[in-house]
Amino acid sequence: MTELPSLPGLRQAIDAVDDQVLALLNRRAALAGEVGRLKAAAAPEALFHAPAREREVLARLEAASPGPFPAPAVRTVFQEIMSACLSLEKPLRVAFLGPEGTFTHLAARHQFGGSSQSLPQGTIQAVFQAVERQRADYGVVPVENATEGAVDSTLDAFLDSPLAICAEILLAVDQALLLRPGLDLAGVRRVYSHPQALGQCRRWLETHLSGADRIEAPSTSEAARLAREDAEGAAVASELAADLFGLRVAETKIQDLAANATRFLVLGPKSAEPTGRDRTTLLAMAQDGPGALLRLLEPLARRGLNLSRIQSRPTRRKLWEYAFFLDVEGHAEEPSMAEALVELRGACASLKVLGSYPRAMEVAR
Ligand SMILES: O=C(O)C(=O)C[C@]1(C(=O)O)C=C[C@@H](O)C=C1
Repeated sequence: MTELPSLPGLRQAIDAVDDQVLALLNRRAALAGEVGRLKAAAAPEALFHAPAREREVLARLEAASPGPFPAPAVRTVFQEIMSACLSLEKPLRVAFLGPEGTFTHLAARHQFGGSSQSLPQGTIQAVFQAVERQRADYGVVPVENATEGAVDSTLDAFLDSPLAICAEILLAVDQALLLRPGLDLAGVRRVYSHPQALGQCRRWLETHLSGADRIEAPSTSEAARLAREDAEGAAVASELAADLFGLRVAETKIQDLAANATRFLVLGPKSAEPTGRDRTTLLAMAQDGPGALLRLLEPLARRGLNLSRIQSRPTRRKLWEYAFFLDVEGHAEEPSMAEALVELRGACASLKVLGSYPRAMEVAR
């Protein structure tokens, strides 16, 4: 009969592996430092963050991992490793719609990892301004939610902004019910949250907290802070907000739509490099007159370019003048898209490429 290995023996073996992992991490960090010096020497305004390269690294490692290390953890661990390596090249300052603990904060953390510097902003407009005035290297803003639809203030901010979209993030939005330690559901008299989050959890709140008042807050994180100060208060917010504000997660995934998700955009000085699986967002002012919208869509359709979304907003410059936001699959540098853009420029009053960026292939958790 083979003897079972002993616990101290196994722990010793783990220590030895950890030493090797640490030595390799330091070798990797030194290489990333060299990449950073190379980039800085090539261009003083170099883009240190390389989302296309990060995607390539993650895809290769996920496919190559033989297990038993869990596949989703390969992604999480290497995202953090790249975030830490990047912080050696240049500490990244990331503005997002705050305060800390919001779903936009979670999206920013997913994209940039824990080694970036967080710059929470009070409004979407302030996120744009922080990047435009170079107080932040990147900004993260929500653009559409599966339950609530478009985020108009993000679309409006693009009308006057020189910034480019350099990445998108699809994030599962799981709402949780947060309580002060010691309080239980029966003791809750007030539920705080952002109106959108209260709307997303309407059925659950009706069933489990029909007697409690709903109180609107400017954000889910602010709701968590208010609940912390109210002896009979609860909040609908993220689980991260529970950690940040010292609350207990009483129930998870209380949203009516199980697959609730939000799409976020990353704003930066320029578009991302082509990866072969990209999306391009265009802002077009249609010419006034019959068939204007058709002339906007036809150059795309004729080349088989897939239009995944179209949204219109009033320009606020002229009465009844509209701006169209078009999401098209492909990169602006690809020949068929480049040709379509030339044609579109002739067909509309003005056309701006807001950015080409890697398509989010899955919903992040
Ligand atoms: O390859 C690069 O361009 C790097 O800067 C290195 C590295 C990495 O750690 O692998 C770090 C940050 C970038 O966003 C992408 C990759």
